[in-house]
Amino acid sequence: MAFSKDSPNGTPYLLPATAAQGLANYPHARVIPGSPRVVYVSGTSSRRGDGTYAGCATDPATGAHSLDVREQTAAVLQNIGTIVRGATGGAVGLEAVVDATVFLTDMAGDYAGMNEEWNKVWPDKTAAPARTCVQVAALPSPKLNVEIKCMALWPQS
Ligand SMILES: CC(=[NH2+])C(=O)[O-]
Repeated sequence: MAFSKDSPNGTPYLLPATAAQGLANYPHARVIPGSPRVVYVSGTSSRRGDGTYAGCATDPATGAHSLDVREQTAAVLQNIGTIVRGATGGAVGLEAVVDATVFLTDMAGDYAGMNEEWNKVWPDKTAAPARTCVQVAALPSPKLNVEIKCMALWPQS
């Protein structure tokens, strides 16, 4: 997954065709070249490239969605890892994330489950990104209960 080098504002962007596409005109990530390379990752969800959502089961009779924050968080973090690897030519992934903002639609119901998945990726808080977690009234789809935006650094020699 290569990133574009020809952005009009001079900051390359990552827009992989096989990943879930943005819902408006924004890339998956924007990259500040140099050392360290700085990767700004757009708010990322569990939406897959085919438009389906990890961690969402829809009742065909009622249309009601059943959301699993653990499955969604695991998928979000996996998607972010893919984006960071794409933006750094595979050099670094989730371990390079230094700052993250977590958006939950139900802090009371989902904070503990989200933390469980987060802590699987970062079992050591000394290696984990700085993090902020907030509750939001809604995310772009009712099939989502968590979205994460973040920034990663890749110190190139
Ligand atoms: C989904 C998302 N990142 C946005 O800004 O709509």
